[in-house]
Amino acid sequence: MVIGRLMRVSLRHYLGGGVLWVSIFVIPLLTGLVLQALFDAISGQREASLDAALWLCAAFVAVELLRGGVFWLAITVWPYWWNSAETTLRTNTLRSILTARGPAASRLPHSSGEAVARFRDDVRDLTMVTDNMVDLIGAFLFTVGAFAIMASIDPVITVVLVFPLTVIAVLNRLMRGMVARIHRKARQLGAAVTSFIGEMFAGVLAIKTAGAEDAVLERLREHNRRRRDAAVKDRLTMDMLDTATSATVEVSIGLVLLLAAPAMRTGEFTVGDFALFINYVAWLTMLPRILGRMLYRVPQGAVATQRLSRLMATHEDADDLSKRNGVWLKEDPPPVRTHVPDHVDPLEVLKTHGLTATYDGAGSGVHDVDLRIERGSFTVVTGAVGAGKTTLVRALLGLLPLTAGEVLWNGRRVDDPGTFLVPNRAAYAGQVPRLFSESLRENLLLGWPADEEQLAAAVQLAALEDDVADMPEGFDTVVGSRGVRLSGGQVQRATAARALVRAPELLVVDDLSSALDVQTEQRLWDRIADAALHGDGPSTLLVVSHRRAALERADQIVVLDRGHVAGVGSLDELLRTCPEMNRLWAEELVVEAEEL
Ligand SMILES: Nc1ncnc2c1ncn2[C@@H]1O[C@H](COP(=O)(O)OP(=O)(O)OP(=O)(O)O)[C@@H](O)[C@H]1O
Repeated sequence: MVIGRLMRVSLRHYLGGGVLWVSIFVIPLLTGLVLQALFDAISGQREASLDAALWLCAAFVAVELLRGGVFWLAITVWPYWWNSAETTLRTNTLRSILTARGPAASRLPHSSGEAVARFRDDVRDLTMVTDNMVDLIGAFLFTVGAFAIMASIDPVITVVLVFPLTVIAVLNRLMRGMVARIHRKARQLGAAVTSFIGEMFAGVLAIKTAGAEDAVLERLREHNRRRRDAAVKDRLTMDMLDTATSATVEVSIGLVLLLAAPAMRTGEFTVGDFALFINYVAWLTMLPRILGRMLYRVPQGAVATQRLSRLMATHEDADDLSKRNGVWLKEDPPPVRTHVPDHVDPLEVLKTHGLTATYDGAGSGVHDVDLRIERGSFTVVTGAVGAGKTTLVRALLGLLPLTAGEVLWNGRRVDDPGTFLVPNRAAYAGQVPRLFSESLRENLLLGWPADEEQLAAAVQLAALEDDVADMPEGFDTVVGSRGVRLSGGQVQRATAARALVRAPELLVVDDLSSALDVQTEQRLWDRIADAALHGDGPSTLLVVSHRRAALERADQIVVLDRGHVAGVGSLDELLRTCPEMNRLWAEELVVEAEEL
């Protein structure tokens, strides 16, 4: 099914290239016939003049040139189909990850190495099966043609030749499973080395500060040793299989010689016939080899389809994986334009009922949370370390799957918060910010259509304007891993600015305390509150914080304790009624006094 659709992503090129590849497999039939005539002419077994022999030589060269020409054409046409197929698979997977309903993060594998491997290796495996179908057809046609020609010359020798070819097929069948296992292992261990090197580069500072250079290098050597052993084993098995196949070809040639000798003496089997048989025998090993390859490629393709489909939205399947989506191989694709969505249902009140989100069925997470966030209000979620604050806001925004409960926007149930609570309804500045190796402007906008004035206003609200002024090229400074390194605080304020430039109705900010000192945080909330008052900023705020600057300003505070709501109310109310709030408040007073 997937294979059929994959052929059709660029059917013209698949059919065109396919015919060319099949021709490359079939043309050797002609070579054999020319060789037969040529050797018969040379050995005098056929009446022929010198001219005729020369013409046959020329024909031989012409056939080989034809094959070379067809090969050149095939390798020119085929990449159009191959790249269209790979691109289609990758873009469909990406599209699904980025736009599907439900939290995408829960579908992604934990290690980025694994995700990259799926995009690279699984896509390749699936394309390869479709590619190999053409080889199979070519090898099959050649085999049928060759057997027909050989049987017309000598049926007995032809039938005997089936035996060594069957040996090759059986050998391939028996060994392919093992070869595939060894190959997979080598690939996994190769990926482990790449992944380890990636982590090592990312954690250079941590390694140095822990004095772990030698230990890390030793671990890398260990990974490398395992990869090398597996790679050697992989190469060796492949070579063994090839050697066995070549040996079978030699045996076949011997068999032809043995059986043809008596007939050659009587002239029934000519030197030309012998040349034809020898020429075909080498090519005949293709079919059992390709069949053997297909026998493990097809299940591998099925596994690849499953693994890629698992990355996609739950309602999508293999059909969506190979759906045609427009591939631009020659010209640039049309520019992508992000439109500011025109939502017709402005926020009045956002509620949750019995919101529960737990991790892998474990007890940790948040349980049974009822929230009511009015338009224009400032809500603070607070609690001890690990109380579930981040889990609560992420579950509310649909970034984590809900175990139970519901989210209501203006009283209407939100089916999929992950695709509903997005800019410009809501924007989120997370606790673990991510910057790309691009200019600061591109990092803040990420394609959002805002003008310079809106950008400057967002930066001002996020208290980042002085930092931008100090950067060598202002907004055009390249930041992130390949650019100017920003401080942790700058990165978090940049993330807040990214959320603010989207002019959301609801701004959700997860704990800025590590990014801002007490006074700067105070200034930031002052600015945002002022902007809200004048209609220049988000009207409604949901903030994770334990800082006084936020708690004192809050219209309501939600206190979490080990995943459960311990109290909801204003600071004064909670200080009167909620022991957990009292404990947190007392701790915060001490911490801030020390900081000041
Ligand atoms: N991906 C995860 N898998 C399993 N458990 C998790 C995961 N993320 C968080 N937890 C657990 O869920 C609980 C709540 O974590 P959460 O990050 O929501 O707490 P928090 O209040 O935001 O903490 P902090 O103040 O440190 O940010 C913790 O016990 C944590 O160990």
